This record gives sequence, C-alpha cells and structure tokens, in this order.
Amino acid sequence: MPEPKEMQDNHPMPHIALKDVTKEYPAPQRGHAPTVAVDRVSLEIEKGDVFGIIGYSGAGKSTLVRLINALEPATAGSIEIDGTDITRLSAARQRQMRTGIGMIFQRFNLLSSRSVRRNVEYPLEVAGMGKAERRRKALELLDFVGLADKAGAFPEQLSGGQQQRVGIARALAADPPILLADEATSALDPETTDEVLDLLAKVNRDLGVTIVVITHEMEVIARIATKVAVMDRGQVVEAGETYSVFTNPQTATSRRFVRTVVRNLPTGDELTELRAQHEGRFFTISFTDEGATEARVFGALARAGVDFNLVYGGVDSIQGRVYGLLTIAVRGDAAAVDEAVSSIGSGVTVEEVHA
Ligand SMILES: Nc1ncnc2c1ncn2[C@@H]1O[C@H](COP(=O)(O)OP(=O)(O)OP(=O)(O)O)[C@@H](O)[C@H]1O
Repeated sequence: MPEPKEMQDNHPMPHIALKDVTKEYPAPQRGHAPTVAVDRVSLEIEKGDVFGIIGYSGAGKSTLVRLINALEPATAGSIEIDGTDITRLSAARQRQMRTGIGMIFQRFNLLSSRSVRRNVEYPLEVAGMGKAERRRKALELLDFVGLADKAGAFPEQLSGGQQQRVGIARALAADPPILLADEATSALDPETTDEVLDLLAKVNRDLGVTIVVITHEMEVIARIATKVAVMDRGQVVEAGETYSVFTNPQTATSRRFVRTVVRNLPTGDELTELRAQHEGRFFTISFTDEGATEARVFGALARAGVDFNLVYGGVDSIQGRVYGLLTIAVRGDAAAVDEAVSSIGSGVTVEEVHA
C-alpha cells in the first residue's frame, strides 16, 4: 500500500490542490482560437482556510469554481480533494463528492414556492433523509444563521441579506467540509455584505469549514480571506497571505486591484489638486504592522530638519492588521530631501510620486 502523502514529505496534504489546471472552450466560430478560460492554474488550499480568488470580470473565476466541484471537466491538469483526483472519478462518484461541497450564489437561488425551512431541507430531501430528521437539521441551521424566527416565511418576504443567510444554511445542510461562495455578496449593499461576511467567518471558525470565496470585490477579501489568489486572463498571477499580497503586491495586476480598495492613496485628480496646493517633492510612505508607525515616520523627518507636510493618507485595516500609507510633500534642496527620506529607516517603503 502506498504511504499517505503526509508521511512522504512531512508536509500536510492540501485539502484542495489544483495542478496545472486548464479549461478551454471551443472557438465560437471555425477558424478562431479556443477560449482559454483557465490557463495552467496551480493552487493549494489548506483545511480551514478562507481562500479568496479575485480578478476582473472574465478572469476565469467562475469557471474555476465549476471545475472544483466537477460541474465541468477540465481540459488538462488535476484537481485533488483530500488526495483524490476528482477529474478521474466516474460521474456517480463525482456526484457523491459534490455533496461534500456547499455552494452559495450571487442570486441566492432559493425556491420561491418553498418556505425558508423547506429550502434548507431541499438538499437533504434529495439525498433521501427522513422528514423528521431533515426538519430538525434545517431548524438547527436556521438557528445557526440567526433566522430561527423565519422558518415559515417565504424567500420573497426576506431581505437580500436574509435570503443569502438561508442560502448559507442550505449549503451547510449536508455538513460539507468545503463551501464555495461565488460572488455571494455582489448583489448586496455594504452593510448587508458585512453581515453575510461575518456569518461566513463564523461558519469557518465554529464549524471548521474551508471556504473558497470568488469575488471581484477586493474589500471582501480584505475582510475575511486569510489567503488570496489574483487571477488575470485565466492565470493566477499572484497568490499568498492576504495581508502580504495587499501590502506588498508583486505584480502589476495585483497592484491595480489593491489600489481599488486601499483608501489612503490619492487618485490622479486628487494628486493634481494636491500638487497645486503643496510645494515640494511628493513621496508615498507605506508601512506594515511589522515596521514603523506614523510617529516614527514624522519623528525621523523632523529630526532631519526638512520642511514637510502630510498631504494625504492614514492607516487602513487589512485582516484586522495595520497598513499605513502616507503621502507627504517635502521641501528643501535635493540632497537634504533624499537624506531625510532615507533616514526614516527600515520597515517602510518610500516611493517618490513623480508628476
Ligand atoms: N460555457 C462557456 N463557453 C464558452 N466560453 C466561456 C464559457 N464560460 C466562460 N467562458 C469564457 O471564459 C472566460 C472566463 O469566464 P469566467 O466566467 O470564468 O470569468 P469570471 O472571472 O468568473 O468573470 P465574471 O465575474 O464576469 O463571471 C471568459 O472569456 C468567458 O467568456
């Protein structure tokens, strides 16, 4: 018998492992190239992760989800769940495997003619569970998502956030170890989004469910994902701990994304206005919770004896951790300014903002 993977290399087996996964769709017309929706993607998702997959529309995120739950076959590559390559399973085994993966959707996909409780019961009914047992399970889940008092209501009587909470209860009905959330908060307002994200964090924390969050909303990732992969044109262009990808993006695509969520960087127009108001050279100084503080940055500049102003910025919270971004205007002769800026020391990144 072959050794389990954990024994071979002392590295715990990833919960979900994608290796060189490609998905091509045939060309819409003869003579055209096929669409490569997912292009040689490799990813490892550990048990208990809240793993974000982010990318602009058309990047291949939804296709990736359909591959992970075997709704569509991959063109190439392997997708292992707990060491089993699901791309090689029979259709019957794939169906069985799919009961271990809960799904929630942007449009909630509730059945309008069924009560909330009977929506949650639905997957259990399909699986052949007895009436009393599935009723008990549905009520327990509705209690968990904070909707015990809505069991008899119908979906249209609920707010969007409440409907998504029913969707989450239904997705958890079969006690799946994995939950896939495809744009689950994209149809919700910011307040309701927070409510649903808090619930997903509780599902992860209290039930130990591994959650894969697909979204184009960077804020969602900043709030709940511990790890993130950034997709662009079918490829994963960067993957890592969310805090590190946000504070130190390594690719141009990730940098562009991060800028959509980080509030403390002036946009082009704001920068033009700031330059009209403030003399001197502009620098953006960024620091993480492992580096400097605002006080240290200002202290160093004051000690260097240059004249400076904070023109923009502040401190953001990413995954509950500090990320500072300060844009300053510094006046003085070139050498003095360079020396002052370099005296801020380690733990900060200083970038001159050129006009
Ligand atoms: N069934 C299909 N047949 C042909 N092309 C498809 C199919 N599904 C997706 N595509 C193409 O694959 C690419 C990736 O699409 P996908 O929906 O996975 O991206 P996405 O990142 O989820 O974007 P969105 O957020 O807009 O859904 C796109 O170019 C899309 O047109």
